[in-house]
Amino acid sequence: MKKSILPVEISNRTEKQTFGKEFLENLLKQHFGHSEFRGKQLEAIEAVLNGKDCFCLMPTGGGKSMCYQIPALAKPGIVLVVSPLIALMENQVKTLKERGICADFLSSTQLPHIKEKIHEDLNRGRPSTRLLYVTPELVATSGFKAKLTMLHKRGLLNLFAIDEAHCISTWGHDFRSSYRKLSSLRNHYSDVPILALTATAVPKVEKDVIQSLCLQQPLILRTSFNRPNIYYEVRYKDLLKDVYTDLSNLLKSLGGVCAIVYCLERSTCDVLSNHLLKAGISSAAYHAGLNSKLRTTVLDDWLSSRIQVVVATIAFGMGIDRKDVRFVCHMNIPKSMEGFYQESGRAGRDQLPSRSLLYYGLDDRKKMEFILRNAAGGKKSQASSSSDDLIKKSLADFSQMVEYCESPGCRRKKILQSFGEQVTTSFCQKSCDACKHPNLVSQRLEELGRIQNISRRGGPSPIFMSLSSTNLERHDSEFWNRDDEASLSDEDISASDDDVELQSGLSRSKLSSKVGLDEKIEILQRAEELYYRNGDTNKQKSGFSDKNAVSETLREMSKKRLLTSLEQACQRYVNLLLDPEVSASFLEMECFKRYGKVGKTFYNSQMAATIRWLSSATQEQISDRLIANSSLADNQSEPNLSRSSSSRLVDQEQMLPETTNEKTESTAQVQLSCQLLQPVKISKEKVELPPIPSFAEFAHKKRKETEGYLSSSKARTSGTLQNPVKKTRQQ
Ligand SMILES: Nc1ncnc2c1ncn2[C@@H]1O[C@H](COP(=O)(O)OP(=O)(O)OP(=O)(O)O)[C@@H](O)[C@H]1O
Ligand SMILES: [Mg+2]
Repeated sequence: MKKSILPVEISNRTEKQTFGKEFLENLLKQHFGHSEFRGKQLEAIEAVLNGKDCFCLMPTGGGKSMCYQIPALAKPGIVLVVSPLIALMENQVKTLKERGICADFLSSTQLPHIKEKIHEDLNRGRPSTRLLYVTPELVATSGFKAKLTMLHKRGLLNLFAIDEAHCISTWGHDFRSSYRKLSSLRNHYSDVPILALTATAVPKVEKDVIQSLCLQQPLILRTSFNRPNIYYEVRYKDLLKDVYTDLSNLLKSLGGVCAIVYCLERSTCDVLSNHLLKAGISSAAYHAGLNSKLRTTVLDDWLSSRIQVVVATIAFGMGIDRKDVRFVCHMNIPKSMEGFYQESGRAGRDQLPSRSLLYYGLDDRKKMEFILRNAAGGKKSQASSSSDDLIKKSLADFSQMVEYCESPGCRRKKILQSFGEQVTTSFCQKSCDACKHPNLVSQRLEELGRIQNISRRGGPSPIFMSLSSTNLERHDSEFWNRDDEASLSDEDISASDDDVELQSGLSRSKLSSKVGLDEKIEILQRAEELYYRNGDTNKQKSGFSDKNAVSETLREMSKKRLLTSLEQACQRYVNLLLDPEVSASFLEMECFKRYGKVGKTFYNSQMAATIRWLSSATQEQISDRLIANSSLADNQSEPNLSRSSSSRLVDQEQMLPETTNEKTESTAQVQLSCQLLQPVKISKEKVELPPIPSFAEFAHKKRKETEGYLSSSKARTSGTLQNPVKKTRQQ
């Protein structure tokens, strides 16, 4: 191990001489090769060198580490750096050692003889260690406390640097209960300055951090959160034909740049990474489901450019210092702006132009809302915070992300506003899609709004949505909120990640985990029936019967809802031969004939069931029902391919200039569908329609699909299955 070129010794320089700007700049140049300090670095360094507590809020990649690394070189003693992740500590220690600075970290992942060596060094009269990285859990143990007290008595504690300090706050997005135990540092070592560093502290969190660490009249330094070198963009999954293809095309068009793709679920990481590999993009998955050896290999390969793209859950990346990440993509909407800012902020730490892209999907939004409702309820909290408050807080945080995706206007402005910074739109200088292509973004949002209204009114039952989220996510979602205890080994911090939390959250959901899935479905089915029955009864009670008639407007709206579902089915099955408009009219008429006279409650219920069926039916089922069996209107002999779906593809291409491959593919598919589209044969015979599935049948089917999907994605991950190939209809 290279030793520091500045061994620990008591300097006889006066403070003024020692900590002058020139002296500090020399250290920066000599050890790190940078010519000048950035932003508020110098102020923070000077404050702590003068024994002052400091709260330092700097953007991601702003250079916070330097604020404690320079003091470690400028002043005798040891800087204790508290850090939440072993991967982060390893990374920093490695870089420092490469620069000849004596730094180390203590963790249970280290071999006993290495730990022993570090302790031996600390026991020496003049330890060579300048920076010692530890986890908050270790700081809370009595053994380590005794060590600290010994160092303090010998006058060797230079500074406590609390990195990622927002982890101390329950209001922060990365709350770690073990961080709260750091509050005893100020009392025990009153003359050692504390430096709290974070990139993501809204005013509430800032106050909480300062109070929790008991900082004494700290110098508060805030730098703008703006990351001018990052271009922000949102793409809408519901308007895209194939998100994975869109992403791989974009990555190809960016030309082999270093990238991170964040996914909510581990299985998605595996599947997407395989997809990228098949598309010729070097990538690997990284998540807590992999063993630590594999994770380290992936990290090393990515850090040393052997892998271009890491497809990861949020277990990847906090504080990882790879400067030239050019592209950060979110496959799912993050749960808060703080999380999004931090993750997207891993792009362009070298200040060069970089890109953030978020794929937003309406289903993802529903899923996340469901998760937050359930997970927040179980989060350990301060005594004063009820779980209701936490749920409200989580949902309010999430709504900022939804706003970021769903409302027009500058994305950068929305990010900065969420951190309390007010800027004008021109500030962005067209470095987000909303400023660069305002019309196209508005158009996309309008389309999304239409889909959303439709799904709100007639999409899958919200009760069902909750249930399906349960099934899909209980096994492999990852969140950052952990409730680690000091009793955990420090290894647990990076090794255990957090799949337990969601499960426990779910077990606290209204439907107890003891209730089996079938029973849950039954309960939900009864709830849905009751809902419709009560709705009807209530309306009748309140003299609603007149208004219960199915109006022409309602029928038109229903046709539109059906049309959208049919268009989506056509997008799903490119060879599905039907005319969406004719089919929508047919389905609506069929529903009206049955339920029109009974009233709109039953009509709506039936309509919802039909839309549900359309969202899950196979190509054959839809064909059988709408083409083979149906007797569509006589005058519809010239069925046309849905104009709106084809124009949607064109619009999407304008938004996505990079995806030229996608464009060619889409056009080819449209042409193919046109060729295959045959006039629908009209039959006047009475039609026997296949039954519309009940809620339970539908839910069972979905469950089977989910199970099938999970097992097939497992198989795909292990390389035993090819991507499913869409069936081609024989002419
Ligand atoms: N004064 C400086 N001049 C040039 N580069 C600098 C300067 N200070 C720091 N850097 C570089 O900026 C990069 C980011 O620094 P650092 O990791 O400390 O950021 P951070 O603020 O801790 O970010 P994060 O919030 O993501 O942890 C590093 O590569 C570092 O070497
Ligand atoms: Mg950092």
